[in-house]
Amino acid sequence: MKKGVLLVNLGSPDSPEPADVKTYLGEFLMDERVIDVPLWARTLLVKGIILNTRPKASAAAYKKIWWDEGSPLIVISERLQKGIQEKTELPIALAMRYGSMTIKKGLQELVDKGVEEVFLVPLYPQFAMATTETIVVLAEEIRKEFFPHLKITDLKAFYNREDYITVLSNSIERHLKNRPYEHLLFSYHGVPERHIRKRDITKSHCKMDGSCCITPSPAHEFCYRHQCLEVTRLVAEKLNLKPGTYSSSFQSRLGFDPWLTPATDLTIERLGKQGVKNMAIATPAFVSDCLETLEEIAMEGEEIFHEMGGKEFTTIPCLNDDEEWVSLVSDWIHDWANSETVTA
Ligand SMILES: C=CC1=C(C)c2cc3[nH]c(cc4nc(cc5[nH]c(cc1n2)c(C)c5CCC(=O)O)C(CCC(=O)O)=C4C)c(C)c3C=C
Ligand SMILES: [Fe+2]
Ligand SMILES: [Fe+2]
Repeated sequence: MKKGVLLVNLGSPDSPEPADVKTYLGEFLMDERVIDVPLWARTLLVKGIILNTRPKASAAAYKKIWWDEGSPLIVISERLQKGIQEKTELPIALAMRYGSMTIKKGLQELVDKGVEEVFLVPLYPQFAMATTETIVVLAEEIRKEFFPHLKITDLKAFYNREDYITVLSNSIERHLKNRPYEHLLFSYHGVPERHIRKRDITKSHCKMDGSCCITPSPAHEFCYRHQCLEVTRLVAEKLNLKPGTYSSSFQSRLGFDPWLTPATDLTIERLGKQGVKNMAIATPAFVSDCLETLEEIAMEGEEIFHEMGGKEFTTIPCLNDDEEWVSLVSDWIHDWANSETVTA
């Protein structure tokens, strides 16, 4: 059977204009795995409130980070795709969960090349309803409806794989070389606390008090919070970071429900107030730089830090098209292709 790969990232609006941002946010926020309330409440919240207020401000933010070639997240994902394609004969397609580069188009592209077995690669290190799950579920719905003959295997969250932690640690270390810092903050995209409890397969593990995520549990296979904290722990171990010189936080809170804490903006503020002069920040929930890293962290975060008296604020780029990262994803693809051949 001919094999191929579909890389899937989050997506971006077609342009940073309010109308395109509105269309994109409409699709994104109407996803029941992103805003997980009943349809009537989601419609009221998204179409009645958010889409009437947010697109203008979001468009202004997108304009600040937009590149001549397009959305950074898309351009960077395309570079990753190209880098991987140079290392393999298998067709590598790229799709986005939201926006015009749909998963259906990506699967069609592979099918047009004769592919019958697809390795689906959600470009997220950690599992969440709003990341891996929504991609895998939609891909399966599309497969059933349009490509019933296709076989799809998905790459699981890779947050604790030794090879991934090595590549991430090397990248962080490289960017911090000759840049002394007092505190390294690992900032992850936040989710509402409710999302974590909903995916607690034991129904009793998740306490949300900070203790559960360090107690081994089968619940951690689907615990976004555990998986984020584990990335910090493993990188800190690899880089020999001293306790007290690093911490984790969660960014991009939306709405009034309780989200994961501590919040990144408040953490940056606290560090500045405590007299930290040089800080660095890594964002390992994202594999590609995007609005949330280039604007919210590198611009807004830096501004908060300076207002609090901080001086050097180093934003560490995401893995993007880092050579070691491209090689690592290519290796995972080869492992999949070869193991399937062996068991077939
Ligand atoms: C890294 C994983 C992500 C999770 C988990 C996630 C959850 C989540 N996001 C929102 C709302 C918004 N997110 C927005 C942008 C955005 N989110 C992610 C990733 C995750 N989101 C990325 C990579 C981006 C950037 C996209 C880009 O084009 O660069 C936005 C739009 C921007 C804005 O208006 O601020 C919103 C809104 C919710 C509600 C949520 C809940 C689980
Ligand atoms: Fe988001
Ligand atoms: Fe937990």
